[in-house]
Amino acid sequence: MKTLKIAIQKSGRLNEKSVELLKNCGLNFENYKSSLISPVSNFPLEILFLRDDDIPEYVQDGIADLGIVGENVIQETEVEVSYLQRLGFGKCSLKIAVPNNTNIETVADLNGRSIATTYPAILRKYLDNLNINAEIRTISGSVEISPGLGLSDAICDLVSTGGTLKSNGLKPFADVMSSEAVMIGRPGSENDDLIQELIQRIQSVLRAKETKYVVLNAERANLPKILELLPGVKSPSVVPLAEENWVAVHTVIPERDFWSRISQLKQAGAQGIVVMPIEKIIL
Ligand SMILES: Nc1ncnc2c1ncn2[C@@H]1O[C@H](COP(=O)(O)OP(=O)(O)OP(=O)(O)O)[C@@H](O)[C@H]1O
Ligand SMILES: O=P(O)(O)OC[C@H]1O[C@H](OP(=O)(O)OP(=O)(O)O)[C@H](O)[C@@H]1O
Ligand SMILES: [Mg+2]
Repeated sequence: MKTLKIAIQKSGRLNEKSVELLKNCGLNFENYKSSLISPVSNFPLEILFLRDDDIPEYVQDGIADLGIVGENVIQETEVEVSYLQRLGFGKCSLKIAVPNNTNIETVADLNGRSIATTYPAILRKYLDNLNINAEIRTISGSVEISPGLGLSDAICDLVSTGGTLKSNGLKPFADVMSSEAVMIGRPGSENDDLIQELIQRIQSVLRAKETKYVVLNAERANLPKILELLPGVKSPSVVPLAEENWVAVHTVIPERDFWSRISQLKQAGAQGIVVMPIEKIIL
C-alpha cells in the first residue's frame, strides 16, 4: 500500500494547531523532536516537519503529497498547488503599515518611497496593480523595526492583534491580503482515495468545532416555540421525561450564534440546559 507524506511546520505559529488537527483526525504520531519525519502508526501517512517557506514547493514538486501552510506563503512562493481545505487557524492579514508621525496619507503617497518586507512578490503585484512605483527592500524578519532605523518609509508584514505594530510606533495603512492556514496538494490530488479519506476526517473535525451539542428540558406546551428557534437542524430528538408533559430536546447549535440562541431558548421556556463539545460530525 502506498504511503502519503504531509508537510507541516516544524516549529512556529502553525505547528501546534497542525499537530492538534491531525491528532484529532485519529492519527497516532510523535510531534517533532529531533527526527524530521514521523510515521503515523494507524494510517499510511508520514509527517514531514519543515520550515514553512519550503512547504509549497515540496508539494508542487511531489516531495510531499500534502502540506499545511499559510496562504501568504503559498502566494509568495508563486507555486501551482490546489487548496484542498481551509483550516480556520493561523488567521492574519498582510498589511502595509507606516510610522504614526508619517506624511504618507494616501496609497499614491507611496510613490518613490521604500517599503521593507519579507513578502516581496506579493507586495510587487499589489503595487503594480495600483501603478505605484515604490522601492521594495526585502529583509528576512523583524520588519517592524526598519522605519525606526531609517531603513524604509513603510513596511509590509503580517498583522493579527496589531500589538507588534503598536509597540514599534507604526499604524496599519493598507490591506494587501488576508490569510489562514490551508491544506494544499498537487492539482487533481483531491481525487486520490487516501487523500479524500483524510479530507473527510479533517472536515468532520472542523464541523464539530463549529457546533455544540445541547440538551434541554421543556414543558411539552413550549415545544413548538423552542423548535422554531432551531431552524438549521433537520430533526432535533424529542424524548419524553418521567415527569408528565415534560420533554428533553437534543440538538446541535452553531458556535457563532451560541449565546444569543441560548438566551432565546431560555425565554421560550427551556430549562436545565446542558452544553457539550462535539468531537466529530460525520455526514
Ligand atoms: N501574528 C500572527 N497571527 C496569526 N497567524 C500568523 C501570525 N503571524 C504569522 N501567522 C501565520 O503563521 C505562519 C507561520 O508564522 P511563523 O511566524 O511561525 O513563520 P516563520 O517564522 O516564517 O516560521 P519558519 O521557521 O517555519 O520559517 C505565517 O506564514 C502566517 O500564515
Ligand atoms: O499583530 P500581532 O499579533 O502583533 O502579530 C504580528 C507579528 O506576528 C508575526 O511574527 P511572529 O511573532 O510570528 O514572529 P517571527 O517574526 O519570528 O515570525 C508577524 O511577522 C508580526 O511580527
Ligand atoms: Mg518561514
